Formats: sequence, structure tokens, C-alpha cells
Amino acid sequence: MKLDFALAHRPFPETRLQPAFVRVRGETHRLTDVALCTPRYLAPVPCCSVTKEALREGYSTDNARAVAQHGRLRELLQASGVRCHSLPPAAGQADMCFTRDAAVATPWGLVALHPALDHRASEVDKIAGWATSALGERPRRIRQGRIEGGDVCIARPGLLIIGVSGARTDEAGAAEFAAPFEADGWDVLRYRFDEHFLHLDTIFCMLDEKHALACTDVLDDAFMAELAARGIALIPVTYKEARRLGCNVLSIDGHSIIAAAGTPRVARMMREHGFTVHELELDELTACGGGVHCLTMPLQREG
Ligand SMILES: NC(=[NH2+])NCCC[C@H](N)C(=O)O
Repeated sequence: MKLDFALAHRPFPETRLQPAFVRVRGETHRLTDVALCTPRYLAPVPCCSVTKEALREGYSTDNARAVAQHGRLRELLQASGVRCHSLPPAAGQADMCFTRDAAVATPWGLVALHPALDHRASEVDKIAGWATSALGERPRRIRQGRIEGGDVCIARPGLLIIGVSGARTDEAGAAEFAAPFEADGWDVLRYRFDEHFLHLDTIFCMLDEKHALACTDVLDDAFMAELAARGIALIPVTYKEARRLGCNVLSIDGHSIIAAAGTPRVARMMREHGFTVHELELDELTACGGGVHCLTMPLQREG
């Protein structure tokens, strides 16, 4: 763990006394620490299109099976050299296993976000309290508008992409989150899309600094041109694959990728591009609208 973070660059004086344990400067740098929350209380809340469809098809959560699937994700992360930190699950917090959404690690420490839905917003105090006691890191809090972590992509040092559907993340939330990045000279790209797609990370996900999975039949051409202008090549995922969370993967280090099983064509394309892909059966979780990216809150990446 590096503790020599340049404090002079911190735009938040109130966090100056905190150790810089939580820090991510690029979404695909070597992951060393991640926060997970076991899906003991996972339940299908009909708040996103994928979960609504699962419910229409008769899905109900088998929590023992969900916990076992999640346990294999944890084992794979640990086997990949990633330290896993556990957020205690709580009854009534049906989506809390999707740790990505309530807080995000930035170059300047952890930021507790401002989710749109009540049951997701109630996760934030828990995570902020946990970060303070378990990690010794008091997060900055977003108070304006709405913003959820699935819409935040710290693509690489100097480039932040924020998904703005107006529902889970809106302009005010995006602006407050982006302010320190902009102050530090980062290029901030806002991508506005329809709330049907829930979060940016269901249709766009970085693999390394120059490659991303992208639901190219959904993303608009202007956004794809912006990505191309920044040297990011897109591996095309279809709409149906994206609904199975085929776009929603975790890059361990820019080479090794963890993906939910169920979109073999996407896994094959990633392998053809030279990535090592680990596929995990996670159907209890994907039925509730989240894949590997949503299930992981990176706390620290090298670099
Ligand atoms: N980062 C993500 N895509 N998270 C998925 C969250 C799914 C969860 N059911 C919700 O609607 O909030």
C-alpha cells in the first residue's frame, strides 16, 4: 500500500488528516483491495428493467445459492492477489451486495455518493461508517442531486467518464462529483442516456487503458466518436448480451478480467484481444440487475 500520496494535490482540506488508503486513479490499474458485501439479504427489487424482466419470468432469489456464487467471486479475487474487505450485510438492504453504487474510490480518497432510490440511499451511511471504522477513512459526501457508482468510470489518469441518465445520476450529482477532477485538469466526459439502461457500467466498461466493452448498438455515435478520439477501442457487445450483464466486468489489472458466465461470445472476443477471462456463474445476482462490476467496490489500485 502506498501512503506517500501527494497531499498538496488534495482539493479537500477536511480529508487531509486521513491516510490515503482508499485510492483509485484508473479503473484498470492493478487492484489490491476491494469491498464486497455478501448477498445474504439480496431480493429482487423491481427498480430496474433487468430485475423487472426476471420477476416477469418467475425469478425469486435463492439466497443460499446467491451467497455461494458470491463466495466464488471472493475466492477468485483472493486467488488473484486482491484483499477482500467485507461490508456487513443488513436485512432490508436488498441491493447492498452491489457495492459499486454507494461509494467510489477516487484519487483523493473515498467519496460517499447520493443514490436516487431510498433503499440504495440507505446504504450510504452504513458504508461511510464502515469506511471510517474499518479503514480509517472518512469519505467526502456528495449532497447535491443524484449519483451512483455504476455511472462513474475513472477510465485512466486524466479521464473521467460519467453516465447521466437523469434517474440514477443527474446533472447536479455529476457536477459535484466531477468538480475536483475538473479542478485537477481532468478531461470529464458526460454521457447522457436513457434510464432504461440503469447505469453506464451496464453498457460500457474499461478493460485496459485503451480497450473497453461497449454496447455499440445502444451507445450514441457522438459518444463513441469521443471515445475513439481518446484512443479507446470498443469491443462490441449486443443489447441482449448487455442485459445479461455481459458488459459489466471487472478488470483486475488491465489483463485479467472477471466476467459473469452467460455471454460466451463476449468472453471469446476479449480472449481474442489477448485478455485472460475468468467466467463465474452469477445468475442469482445478474437477475437482480448487477454483474461483477456492480458487485465490487475497488478501494485501492496501484499506480
Ligand atoms: N452498478 C450497477 N450497474 N449496479 C446494479 C444495481 C442493480 C440494482 N438492482 C439497482 O437497481 O440498483
